[in-house]
Amino acid sequence: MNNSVMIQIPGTTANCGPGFDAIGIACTVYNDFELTFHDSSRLVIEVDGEGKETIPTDEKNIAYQAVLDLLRKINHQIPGMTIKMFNRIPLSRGLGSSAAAIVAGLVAANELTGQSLSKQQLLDIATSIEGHPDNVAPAIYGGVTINVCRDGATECLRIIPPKPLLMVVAVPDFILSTKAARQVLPKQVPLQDAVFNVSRSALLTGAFCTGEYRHLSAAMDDRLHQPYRQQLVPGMPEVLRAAFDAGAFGSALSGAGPCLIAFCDQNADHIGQCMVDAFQANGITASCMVLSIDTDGAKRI
Ligand SMILES: Nc1ncnc2c1ncn2[C@@H]1O[C@H](COP(=O)(O)OP(=O)(O)OP(=O)(O)O)[C@@H](O)[C@H]1O
Ligand SMILES: N[C@@H](CCO)C(=O)O
Repeated sequence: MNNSVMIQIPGTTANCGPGFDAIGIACTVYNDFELTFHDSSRLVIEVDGEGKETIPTDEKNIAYQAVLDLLRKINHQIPGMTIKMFNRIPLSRGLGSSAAAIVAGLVAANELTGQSLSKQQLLDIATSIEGHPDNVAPAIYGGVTINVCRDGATECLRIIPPKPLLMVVAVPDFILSTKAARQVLPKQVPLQDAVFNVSRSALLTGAFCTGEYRHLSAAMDDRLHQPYRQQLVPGMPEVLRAAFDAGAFGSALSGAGPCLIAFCDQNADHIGQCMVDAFQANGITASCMVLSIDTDGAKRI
């Protein structure tokens, strides 16, 4: 049994507008995660990069918790361990940092214990920890994933779009926890809003499958979560509009926010600058990342 493993895990953008808790995409921004089992009973966690000042380095760390969950699942003894992480995925911004941490812990522990669990089993465990599948599924499989929870398991269809797609992410300089962004959502929605999202989600999936990205303008519209979350992200309508005016196919809140994401196939830097400027005009400092679709998901490096 090897006692050390290094995993690379992608960030993810969930929802893409209408696909609330169902659609997610793996993005080309990565965390590195090293797990070492050793004979002593000590736990050592070292964090570098994003979250260096805030991520817990004790038993409360969610990546460590995921390692424990996997070891218990396969009835493996709990050894002492050292976790070293280098994070590039911004924290609490809507790019799946918590999903990346959970998937990193599960995949690393599975690798170190003989890969006894399949990706499907890892997905089911990750979904139960995260509470929804739309970030953990693309973090595991890569690509665009359509995810359905059914009878305690997560069914995942992975799509690799036939034409290149760029994702321009405007990253504002404030954090918003997923928990807080879910608390503003209503428990019930009008039937016409549900119908609105069903049609857009179907169109979105079709656009990804065919590469007919001109449909993304309509397909990224949403009535289930964005109208309620808009109050939490100053300038959100203006930034989304700025992306569209600069030539993006469509734009949306990334995950639970506060990042805003635009899809395009050219002029990404210009679109990003227009989004950053629109945030600035609303009193928010932001930076921009231009990403594409990661097709591998979490993997050993
Ligand atoms: N590498 C990490 N190791 C341990 N914990 C982490 C790590 N990255 C993030 N976390 C935990 O996850 C929390 C952020 O999760 P949250 O769901 O609020 O946001 P997110 O996953 O970045 O965004 P979203 O779910 O909208 O994509 C952090 O406050 C931290 O506690
Ligand atoms: N679907 C989730 C993604 C963020 O984790 C949400 O919007 O709350």
